[in-house]
Amino acid sequence: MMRKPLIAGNWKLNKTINESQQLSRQLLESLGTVSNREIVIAPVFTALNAVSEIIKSSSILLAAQNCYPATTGAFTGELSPLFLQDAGCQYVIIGHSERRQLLHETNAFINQKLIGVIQAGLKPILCIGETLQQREDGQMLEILGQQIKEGLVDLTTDQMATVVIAYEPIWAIGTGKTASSEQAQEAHAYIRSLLQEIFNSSVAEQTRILYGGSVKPDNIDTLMAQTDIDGALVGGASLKAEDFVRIVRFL
Ligand SMILES: O=C[C@H](O)COP(=O)(O)O
Repeated sequence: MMRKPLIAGNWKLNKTINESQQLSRQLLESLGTVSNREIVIAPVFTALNAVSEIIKSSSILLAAQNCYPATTGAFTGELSPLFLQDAGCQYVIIGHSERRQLLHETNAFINQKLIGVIQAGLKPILCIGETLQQREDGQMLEILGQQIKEGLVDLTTDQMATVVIAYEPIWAIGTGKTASSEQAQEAHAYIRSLLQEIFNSSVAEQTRILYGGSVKPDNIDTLMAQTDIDGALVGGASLKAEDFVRIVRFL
């Protein structure tokens, strides 16, 4: 089965509502009818609805950068998948390393979010990745294994059909240091082998695994040429229409 390439732009804490609308209009103009790749953009919460209005009849999909694993209730300051869906989202990024590090999110908490997202009919993009220290200490595979196993606990094979995984080595995020295509391919192949072990070969075969970490117009082609790389989660380069468009149009 062919995995449709997915290119996602994580705008992180950037762009006001006006700026988000402007960037969305530029992307709509260049990418609004692209159908051979899935395109996802993740603005800040406050801009979600305004961006949704712009891209809603196009092939560009909307993601939130986080959520809380509840539906409604006394959860001051949080947003649940239900509200993200109400704002126009189809995807939710879960467990980004910035949240794991700055907000101490655990694999167990991330797993609850993942289940909440799926139950609300949205699709999760689960981020995993090792630090430089962990890589240098030879712990990379162990860390990835833990993040995958604990992050995907209790998911059925049917639910796995909605899950996208993003491998983002922390040392490559925002640093300009991309993992080499070989390093990325090695991690992606390992993640796929874990999916086979935990679920089955069709889950392993169908699940899209994105690479993230300093993806730019000049390295996307080589990354996408790797067997187990099915797309990219792009930070910095997704803030400039020209760069993101080129990344989506990888060769
Ligand atoms: O979610 C995106 C990643 O954190 C990558 O960010 P970056 O492309 O700025 O390195």
